[in-house]
Amino acid sequence: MIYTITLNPSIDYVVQVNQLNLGELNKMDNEMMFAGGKGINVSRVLHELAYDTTALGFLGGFTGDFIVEALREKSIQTKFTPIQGATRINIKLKADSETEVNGRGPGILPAEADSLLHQLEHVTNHDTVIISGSTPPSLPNDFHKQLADQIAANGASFVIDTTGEALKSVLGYRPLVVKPNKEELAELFGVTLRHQDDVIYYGKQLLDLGARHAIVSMAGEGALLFTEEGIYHGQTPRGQVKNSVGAGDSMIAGFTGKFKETADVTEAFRMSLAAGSATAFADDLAKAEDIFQLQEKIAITRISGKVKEENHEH
Ligand SMILES: Nc1ncnc2c1ncn2[C@@H]1O[C@H](COP(=O)(O)OP(=O)(O)OP(=O)(O)O)[C@@H](O)[C@H]1O
Ligand SMILES: O=P(O)(O)OC[C@@]1(O)O[C@H](CO)[C@@H](O)[C@@H]1O
Repeated sequence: MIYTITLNPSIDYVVQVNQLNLGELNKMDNEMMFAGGKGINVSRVLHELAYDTTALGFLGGFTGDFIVEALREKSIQTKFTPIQGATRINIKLKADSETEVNGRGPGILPAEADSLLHQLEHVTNHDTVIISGSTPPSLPNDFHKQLADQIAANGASFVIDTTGEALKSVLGYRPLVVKPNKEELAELFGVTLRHQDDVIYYGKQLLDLGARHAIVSMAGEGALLFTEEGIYHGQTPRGQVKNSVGAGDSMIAGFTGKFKETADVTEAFRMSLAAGSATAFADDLAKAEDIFQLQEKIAITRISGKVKEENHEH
């Protein structure tokens, strides 16, 4: 089973305004609501690709009910931890450009946090747990470490897609894959990444800090995959970008699902890029048939040899 944990789910309220006039009354040209939050998106794409998945995380209020119902309609398994607070609503404003306004998230009571940790006592060494997205502000700073501890104690593998200290704090638990985008990588190390060589240097550091694989996504410029055996560049296919929300989550789903199925890291990378681009080219998250079609078009080039040995030379 591939579990996803979304500590801070959301309703994604997508609002399209063809001509946005700030400071004036605007009328929506289109509006949509999706069950969102990074881990939930990962579960949606895993399910689309027919991988077994269960979505975990904190959920409460009428917004939480909306999410449960939306996932039930898609037959996606869920075991959310109920909370007293209300799940947030994130605004995705589509005008000439895309603007996102994300909520901070509800308060989580200590008993609610414990309840999620207890749920993880049931995962086994056959399972993979994907922890994705931001953390509601009321959770303790070391909550990711507590999760990783529990997952490691049960022998399950895990994937982490978050930022900053929360990400750094669990790299030593040897996550199967981490996937910062270029900006998140720069922020993680407090540097500016000007050239591909800079991205390669800091991407390698993720492995030195403990990650088993790292993907650095670079939007339309594709992505770099770091493994102990080498570094690879994956080219994204050309297409019309309609929606970047969830493209990164689709990459995580594509990689984790395919890797669990085949243990072939370059094929997992190919599926990851296909899923990311298929979402970028769609209004909502990617459809399986589009992912499979794009898979054929992803070119992967090996650009460097053994990462660990090279790093020792620095
Ligand atoms: N212009 C594009 N053309 C083709 N594919 C794209 C484009 N932009 C994004 N993608 C696809 O989406 C993936 C993720 O994009 P990006 O690097 O922006 O990640 P991210 O910032 O994590 O995404 P998100 O917007 O979901 O937070 C890329 O690796 C690629 O597969
Ligand atoms: O605030 P976070 O948890 O970092 O991001 C939340 C979010 O922007 O990420 C998803 C897309 O990746 C959306 O469904 C959701 O609104």
